[in-house]
Amino acid sequence: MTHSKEQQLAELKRHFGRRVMDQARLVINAWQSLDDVLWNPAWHAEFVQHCAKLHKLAGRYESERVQGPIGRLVGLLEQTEGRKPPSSNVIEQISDNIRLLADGCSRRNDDHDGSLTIAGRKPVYICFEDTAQATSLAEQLNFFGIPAQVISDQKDLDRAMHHRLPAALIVGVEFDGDGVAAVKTVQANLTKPAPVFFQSLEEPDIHLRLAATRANGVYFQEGQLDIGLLVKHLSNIYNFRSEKPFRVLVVDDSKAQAMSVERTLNGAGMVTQAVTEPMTVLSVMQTFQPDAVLMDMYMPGCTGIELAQVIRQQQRYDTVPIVYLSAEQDLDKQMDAMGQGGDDFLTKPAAKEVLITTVRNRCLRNRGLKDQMIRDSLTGLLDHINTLGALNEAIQAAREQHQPLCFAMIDIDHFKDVNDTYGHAVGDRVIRSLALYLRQRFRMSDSIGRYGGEEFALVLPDTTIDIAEQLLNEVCHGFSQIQHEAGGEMIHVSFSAGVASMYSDQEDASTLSRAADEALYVAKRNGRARVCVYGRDD
Ligand SMILES: Nc1nc2c(ncn2[C@@H]2O[C@H](COP(=O)(O)OP(=O)(O)OP(=O)(O)O)[C@@H](O)[C@H]2O)c(=O)[nH]1
Repeated sequence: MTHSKEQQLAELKRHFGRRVMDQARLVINAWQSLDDVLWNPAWHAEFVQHCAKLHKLAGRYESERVQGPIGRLVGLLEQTEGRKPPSSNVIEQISDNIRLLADGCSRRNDDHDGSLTIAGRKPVYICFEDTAQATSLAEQLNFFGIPAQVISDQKDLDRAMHHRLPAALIVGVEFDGDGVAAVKTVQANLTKPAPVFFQSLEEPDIHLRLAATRANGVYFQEGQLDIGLLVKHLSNIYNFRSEKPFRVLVVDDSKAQAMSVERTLNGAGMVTQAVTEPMTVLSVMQTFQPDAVLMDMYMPGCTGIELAQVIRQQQRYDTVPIVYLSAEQDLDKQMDAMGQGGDDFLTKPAAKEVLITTVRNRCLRNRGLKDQMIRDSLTGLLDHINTLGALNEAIQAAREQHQPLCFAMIDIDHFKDVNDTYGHAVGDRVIRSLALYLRQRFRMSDSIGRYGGEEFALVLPDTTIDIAEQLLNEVCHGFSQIQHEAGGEMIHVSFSAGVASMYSDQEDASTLSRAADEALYVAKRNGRARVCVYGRDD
């Protein structure tokens, strides 16, 4: 009797947990949509409503992981109105709390079934003639935190599309007689068709490829599906708006002009800072760290071109784009400005959409360039030096905020055998899969690095050693379940991990990484495919 009551309670908890997650997804999606819809009364009313509902649900059923950020969001929204966007400070705080919310929701569900529910993720629909193959693929995708639903036939697909639009479709060309035709039919009514990944066991001819392209096929896989590659493409689709809002410096001696530009950019969720006194631009750049600079051409004391050149003299601002925003109509002068440190030229008054799109594209490119400089090219993870940099920063923050911190090292088991038996290309794919897997399973606030060849490192802020061990055990188990395609064969690969926590203020990056390394050595010695904790396991 007691047992069934407990079961009922657990079921109830799961049910409400899911409701909270669904509502959190709506909140996150609404915030992300600001990019396109721009701050307006209808959007604002909807966003406020979604937040209020989540606040109520979280208060009733959920943990502080959701309650904290949603409580703060509701408080922040009280300071806002639909007619005009809030200040940069408020935008930054809203976006910080949205990130915390996504973190809180992506960490774990209570089902312990190996799957990970991530708020804000639309499902992927899998349409294969062979449902066993589809089910297996869905399980694999779940391991990567990608919700997948198996579709049985055209009718089922119609129903599913009607119920909820997917992030993508994965379709075998044999599905329900003709997979390409089935998809084309359902896509026909959509204003924004879903991207489709087609698969065919036989080599598709040009007619089939063309038909697939017309059905919004973005990828065509011949033969066995390569899960690693598929997840890589899917994670691009899932990639949320860059984690932090773009930061734009507006240099204009006219306060009114600067304010008007700021308001437009704030409306698209960007954080801005105005400089009306050109001589202060360098010191403001240092504290504000912009992703892009919007520069007026003519100001008292110096011209925008001169200022752009001064900025360009400093190597650390090499990648920061400078966009001129000026009433200058003379094409020669515009070209001249572009040739001297500028990246783009917009004439005042610039249409809102043009201004936002230009600035956003420039910011995106800048972040992309910066990313390339600190990331490993095979996996897109932080490289060795920048992982240590992230660890140092996290140690500092943990000390200041009196929070726990863990550092883990992961090493793929018997990796030499994988290379020797199946070749380096397969080895590389396994490395990429693990990188993707780690990215999907850990929070945005965790830093993940490729420490060396087949060695990875994790910096886990605000995480106790018990939680870190539990997470790593789950990830260790989950990864060993993934099937990797290796020359027509499906293989399983495991990893070992060592984890250490910061236990005193004396600790630095080198002692912590040495401790994690020692624990990793113990894990290898004790039989591999396991997680060991420094100072406890030996
Ligand atoms: N394919 C591929 N292989 C790599 C890369 N970096 C390192 N390796 C290989 O990884 C293998 C690591 O082998 P070992 O250090 O002997 O360890 P292991 O075989 O994984 O065995 P244990 O760690 O003891 O379980 C070496 O053969 C390296 O050449 C890479 O980027 N791509």
